[in-house]
Amino acid sequence: MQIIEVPVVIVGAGPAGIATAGCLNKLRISNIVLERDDCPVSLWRKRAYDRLKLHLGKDFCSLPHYPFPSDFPNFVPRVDFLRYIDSYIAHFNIAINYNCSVDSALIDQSNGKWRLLVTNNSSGADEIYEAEFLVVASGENSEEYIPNIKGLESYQGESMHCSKYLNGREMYKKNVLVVGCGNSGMEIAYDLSTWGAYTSIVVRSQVHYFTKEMVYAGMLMLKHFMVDKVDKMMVLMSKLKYGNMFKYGLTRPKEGPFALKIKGGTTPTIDVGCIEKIKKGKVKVYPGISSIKEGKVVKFVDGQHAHFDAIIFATGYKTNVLKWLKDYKNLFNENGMPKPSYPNHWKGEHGIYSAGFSKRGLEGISFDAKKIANDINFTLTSRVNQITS
Ligand SMILES: Cc1cc2nc3c(=O)[nH]c(=O)nc-3n(C[C@H](O)[C@H](O)[C@H](O)COP(=O)(O)OP(=O)(O)OC[C@H]3O[C@@H](n4cnc5c(N)ncnc54)[C@H](O)[C@@H]3O)c2cc1C
Ligand SMILES: NC(=O)C1=CN([C@@H]2O[C@H](COP(=O)(O)OP(=O)(O)OC[C@H]3O[C@@H](n4cnc5c(N)ncnc54)[C@H](OP(=O)(O)O)[C@@H]3O)[C@@H](O)[C@H]2O)C=CC1
Ligand SMILES: O=C(O)C(=O)Cc1c[nH]c2ccccc12
Repeated sequence: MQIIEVPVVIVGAGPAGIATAGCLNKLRISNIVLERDDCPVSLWRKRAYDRLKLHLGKDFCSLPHYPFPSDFPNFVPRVDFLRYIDSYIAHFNIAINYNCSVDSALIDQSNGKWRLLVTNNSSGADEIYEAEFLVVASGENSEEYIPNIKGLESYQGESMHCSKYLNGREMYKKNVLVVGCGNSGMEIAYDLSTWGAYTSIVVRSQVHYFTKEMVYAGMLMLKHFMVDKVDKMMVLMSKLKYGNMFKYGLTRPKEGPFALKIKGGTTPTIDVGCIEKIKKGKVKVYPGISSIKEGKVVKFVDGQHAHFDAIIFATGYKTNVLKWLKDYKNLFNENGMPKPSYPNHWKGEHGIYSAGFSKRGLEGISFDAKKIANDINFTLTSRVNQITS
């Protein structure tokens, strides 16, 4: 089989892979992006709900060396973000091989290079790529996570992960349970309710909630003030706007929102109207699920039970790194996340890098892409300098 040799292979054409390719192209370093899907940014194009907008202001979400157009709104809608990515790809002349699933990547002991076995999903053919540098950009959100709930296998209603949810058109007057109160769960519960579904949401842990304007203000304040000061302001703003939500089933964590984000990557929930719906009784809050019984009945840990026509699991994602990256141990841990903590998470040994694994959204992705391209450039130029001197 013919081996395709490239200096840099990037796995994944999401924002992280594309940003890294853009930075490398700017430095004239040849690279190829391999993408299992048939389009770029498939998470945003195919696995996100209709009403999705960027939650952070656009100054925190643009990719390197290419700001958003000035006429874009501050909170960019999904379709405009896709337009922006398409023009980023054209501007930096980024080469992407679509329908290419990377099945395995390991170090070829004979020459020390990364060897990738790839299935071309359109032709069915196998391909081999070899590269000195490997950029893992397959995403923190590459595998849907649905918890193991007792009785779920015998549930007789409709159940899906939120990445399959587009809108609530089909849910009018149906009893729908959303599991999870992260950004996906809270927004989907709001959306369902606006489409006329009888909506409930499972909130099993403490949660911070803010408007997107509050988070934007917080991000700006972080440029000048310490995290604990900003966190105090954030919680104060949230209390002033929403009050105490204990009686509705929501309690705030003791630790501040940005401290939690920095420590573990837990993202505070950005409220797009769900809290108001909860207060008005339009969205009912339940605690954790204990089991699913008798066709469509869900039992909760406090003993309540109710009947649901559909369950939407907004229970998060996992990475798929360990499924295909065989020589992972010099950069990734057993959960498929980088071993070194931020800001050292982006580089391993033997020319391996991670882009988009710092739980810092698009801002973190820009940081990684620039670091990786500069580091590869440094390695290559130092070698040329050694040869010429
Ligand atoms: C619904 C949603 C909304 C978000 N909104 C924001 C926001 O407003 N602001 C913000 O800063 N962040 C946001 N994020 C977080 C983050 O910025 C996005 O998830 C972003 O898309 C991550 O980019 P990525 O390139 O790292 O991963 P992805 O976008 O997941 O891209 C990874 C790519 O790799 C491909 N791939 C995976 N495995 C393989 C393989 N083995 N072979 C070939 N290809 C492979 C996938 O098909 C995918 O296209 C959001 C996340 C979600 C889920
Ligand atoms: N517009 C935007 O910018 C948006 C951004 N996003 C981002 O995408 C990423 C993924 O978000 P999201 O899809 O919300 O996933 P998250 O991982 O952020 O949230 C998962 C939620 O599911 C809950 N959960 C998990 N397992 C169970 C269970 N067995 N029973 C009950 N609840 C459970 C978690 O609760 P617990 O804490 O108890 O584990 C948590 O509330 C995040 O970074 C998010 O910020 C998502 C949507 C929109
Ligand atoms: O949407 C996400 O998960 C993000 O990581 C974006 C993000 C980065 N920093 C933040 C701080 C507060 C809320 C969202 C984010």
